[in-house]
Amino acid sequence: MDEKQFTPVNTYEYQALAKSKLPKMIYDYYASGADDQYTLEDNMAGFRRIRLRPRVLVDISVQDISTTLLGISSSFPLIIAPAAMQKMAHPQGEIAVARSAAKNKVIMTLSSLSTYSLEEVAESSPTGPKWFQLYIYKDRLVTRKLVERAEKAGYKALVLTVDAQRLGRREADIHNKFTLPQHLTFGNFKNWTASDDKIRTKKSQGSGIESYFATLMDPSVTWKDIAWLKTITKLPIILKGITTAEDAAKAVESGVAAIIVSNHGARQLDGMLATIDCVEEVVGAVRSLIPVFMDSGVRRGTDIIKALALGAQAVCVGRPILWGLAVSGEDGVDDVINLLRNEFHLGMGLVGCRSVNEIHRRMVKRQNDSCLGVSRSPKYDERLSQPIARL
Ligand SMILES: Cc1cc2nc3c(=O)[nH]c(=O)nc-3n(C[C@H](O)[C@H](O)[C@H](O)COP(=O)(O)O)c2cc1C
Ligand SMILES: CCCCC(=O)C(=O)O
Repeated sequence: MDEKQFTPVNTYEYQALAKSKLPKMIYDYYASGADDQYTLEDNMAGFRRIRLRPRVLVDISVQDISTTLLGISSSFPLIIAPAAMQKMAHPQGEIAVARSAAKNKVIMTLSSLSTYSLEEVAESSPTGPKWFQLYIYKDRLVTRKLVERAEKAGYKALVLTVDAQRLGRREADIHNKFTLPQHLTFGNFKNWTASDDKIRTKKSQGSGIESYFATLMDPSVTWKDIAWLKTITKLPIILKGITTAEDAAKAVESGVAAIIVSNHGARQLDGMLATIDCVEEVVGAVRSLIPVFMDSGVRRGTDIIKALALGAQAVCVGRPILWGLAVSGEDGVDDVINLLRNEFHLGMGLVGCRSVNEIHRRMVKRQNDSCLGVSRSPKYDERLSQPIARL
């Protein structure tokens, strides 16, 4: 089939098309998980183990799929997850994503390691609500300055990533000797100690992001640093990367505004549970005191329904946005968001829900692995192992 005439109709097809367009080093960086990638596979398989229990004969002629997330209205319960270095996918990078988010009325989370600066992204789409993702640098001044700049530029919350004290080992990046391409820079760190030369290590040294992380990020960060962060900002703090009841309880105690249940798209600790399998435990420990969001493995509108049924208020989506961006910039991001929105809308109707509040626990049932026989559906295998042939 002629690639030019192929229009993807779901996020898996966007991934296949993006793979055919991107240089291998970049596609592999975006797509990879850590180690054997068991958790990468399981993030999606986890959703398939959960099945829907629809109610029928409900009048769904009028549906409202919008919601409010930490006081921000959103066209549906989806948030764009932070993802580093988006100009590698498309020259408009984070700006294309921010414009699309604003147009589609969803929150965008900007990574600290963006290729446009946080100010450029804010100015590109002033009407779109944005959150800013943070890592804690060994040099606290770097983090403090980022926080001040994010506040000044109008970001509405800080998303502190807590599952990356060290960077996970992504073997493809080591093989590819991943580095930020020479024509790109980290937008937020011009003339700073945290500059991009740290990622451009000697070619012989393996993954450039691994050495960037090891050199600059602080592996000694603890709950005390949450208290410190609270002293330097008035913005709500969201912890990204909580997956257990124990840490969820501590997060609530520490006074953060929300939690994102996440395993970082399986890029950090391989062998962890799929995040969808952690949602109920975290929601139980949080006891409705703060909102719980989740990410990792969301690829379908029905995945969003499952996450909400288990108690999440919204999902964040990482890679599918990058695939849309790689395929056709802002239009591709628009299309990915629209596909997920339309799938969610249809799915909500078919389970018999007129509004997001009507999604509840009894709409899902867990099926154990042995009932399914295989952990991945044949359709999924076909899509991802031979994506190009399929086009
Ligand atoms: C290419 C890529 C870059 C990422 N960069 C960041 C980052 O800079 N900060 C962060 O907190 N999470 C980062 N993440 C993790 C995402 O925010 C999110 O947790 C993950 O992508 C969700 O899984 P999904 O891709 O299956 O939707 C990155 C993920 C990917 C795929
Ligand atoms: C140094 C970039 C790290 C970004 C990140 O969090 C990821 O690749 O998962």
